[in-house]
Amino acid sequence: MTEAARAPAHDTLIQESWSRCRDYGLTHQSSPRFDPPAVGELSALLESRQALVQTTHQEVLPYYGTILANSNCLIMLADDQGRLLQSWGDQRFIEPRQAAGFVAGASWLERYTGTNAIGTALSCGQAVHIQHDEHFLKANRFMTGSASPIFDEQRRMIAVLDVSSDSYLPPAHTLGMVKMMSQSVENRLLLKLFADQYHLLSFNTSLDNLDSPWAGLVVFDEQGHVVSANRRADNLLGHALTYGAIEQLFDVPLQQLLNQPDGQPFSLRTSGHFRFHARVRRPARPAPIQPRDFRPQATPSTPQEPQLHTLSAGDARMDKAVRQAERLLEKDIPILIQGETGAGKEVFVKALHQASSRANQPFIAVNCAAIPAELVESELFGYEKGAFTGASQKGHVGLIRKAHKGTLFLDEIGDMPLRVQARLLRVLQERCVQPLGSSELHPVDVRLVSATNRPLRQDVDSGQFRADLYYRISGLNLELPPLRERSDKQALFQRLWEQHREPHQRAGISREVLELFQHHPWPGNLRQLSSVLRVALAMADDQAIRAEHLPDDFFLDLPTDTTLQARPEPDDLASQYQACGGNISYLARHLGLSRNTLYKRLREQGVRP
Ligand SMILES: Nc1ncnc2c1ncn2[C@@H]1O[C@H](COP(=O)(O)OP(=O)(O)OP(=O)(O)O)[C@@H](O)[C@H]1O
Repeated sequence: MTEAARAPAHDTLIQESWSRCRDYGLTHQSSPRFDPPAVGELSALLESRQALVQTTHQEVLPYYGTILANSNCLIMLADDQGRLLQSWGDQRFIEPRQAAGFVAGASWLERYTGTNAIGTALSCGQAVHIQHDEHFLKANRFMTGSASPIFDEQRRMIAVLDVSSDSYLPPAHTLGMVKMMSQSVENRLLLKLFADQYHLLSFNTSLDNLDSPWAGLVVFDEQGHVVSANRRADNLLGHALTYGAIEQLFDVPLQQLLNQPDGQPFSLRTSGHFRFHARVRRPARPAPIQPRDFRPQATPSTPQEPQLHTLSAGDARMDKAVRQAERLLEKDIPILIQGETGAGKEVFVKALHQASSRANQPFIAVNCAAIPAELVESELFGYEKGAFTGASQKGHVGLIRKAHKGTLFLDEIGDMPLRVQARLLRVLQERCVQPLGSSELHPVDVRLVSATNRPLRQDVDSGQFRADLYYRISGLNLELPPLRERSDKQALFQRLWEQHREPHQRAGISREVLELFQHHPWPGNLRQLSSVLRVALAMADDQAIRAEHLPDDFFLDLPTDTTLQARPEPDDLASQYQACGGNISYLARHLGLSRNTLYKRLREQGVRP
């Protein structure tokens, strides 16, 4: 790519990185903080990344030795947290006062060291070249560097490879080289993981470059399932690879691929009719029939966030709330969401953020009730270093500025102290934040959404909440209905069951439980439903959820005779006991007996041992 073609995207990338640095509270004068880990932590870190370091050192760098030997540069390998694992090459340019950044364990995250090749490649997930003056911190402007992330077999970013120097490095050339090196590391890691047990198809545009790091690599099993592939394969095929059958990618029967002589080049067409040269390597020990799933996955810890339009399953009040929020998606009108605890206010706001053009910008949720009253102000507005006794030496950028360009969600806003309410009002009016102890005003652009489960109008009347702030934050007032009043309850029971079940749990919810759910007052709303279903699914395993799988406290809130309404004919103790899922406390309350008397009767009738 020419420099001219690269320039606009590159400029945007630098501007965005600088803006993140400001959000982190850095200034051009800040000193980099490399935060080296303690000795024990460092050896654990190096031990855990040994395979990566060795592969880079022994199998990749030797190919680039001659190119690098003449260029006074240093090659650095950092992990996914920007921590330096190892460096090779020319250390001469590093002056003693910069040495802390070049020892193993030093962190190059943007948050601590500003815009730099390693940290910025990590933040934006792509290869970058950072020239001297593009570093955010003046202290780092002695160097220039290119870095490229390294992804594992599931396309998770695991490391960054960097080439840096204090002298001029030609951007396009250095960037190209570091990309090639990181692709080489990825390829070697793929081969190590799969070559023994899986078939490897390498393909490229000509016979001569079949061995190059720029060859596409697709790993597949005996049944023709694609189990992994390098990023280059996507580029060559012109689309993100699907992890289905290899026959869908290439216009060739599986049997023909399996019968190709090992390592012999042949020509191949994609299903989109591009022609490539290819080679298949057979495994020494084919994998067992059920391969592990190496496909790229969403991080398991990321819960599935519902989308805005799916939040209502047909309830009229909820439909209206979703419709109104959708209309205001891109408008600069603050929204106040009211609703009982657990009714889904935060889930609603996250969905709103995701549906808006700010989805890739920060979503900052602040629970105003959870921050101690005396800290709300400093947490929200930030402070200069040394602004008050106990303030951190670094200062603090504050949550409002962190939300710059994104969404600021002020949860439990009814619990905000009056003094802080006055300052928040000023920020909303002036759109500027003044940190504690600072005379500087920082402009902010935030989408404000607030929520409360307090009767905020009444709090205004009683003087606990400022009327002027109330009108500022409630441009649109949305009320989320409590679960017990929603007409789409049954659909929600099914939906949440579907969200929480494991793939093998297909038996559903029994009729008796659906009826109990229907009559339950659900004081904890969707949060409670979600928790009850998680317990019940764990208890029921692969059976349908029955009353006996429900947690005890579910029955405490149930209107006294609901359990028996759910089952029309139970007149003897055994069926009543079964109908309430064996819940002794509930049944004793219902029959007006003590728990001991009930135990005795159940024993006498042979219902329980
Ligand atoms: N639409 C939904 N689909 C699935 N689960 C939901 C949904 N809405 C809420 N939940 C579940 O309920 C929990 C609580 O939701 P949320 O935090 O949005 O409630 P809230 O109204 O903000 O509560 P609080 O007022 O106590 O902060 C979520 O963590 C999730 O488990």
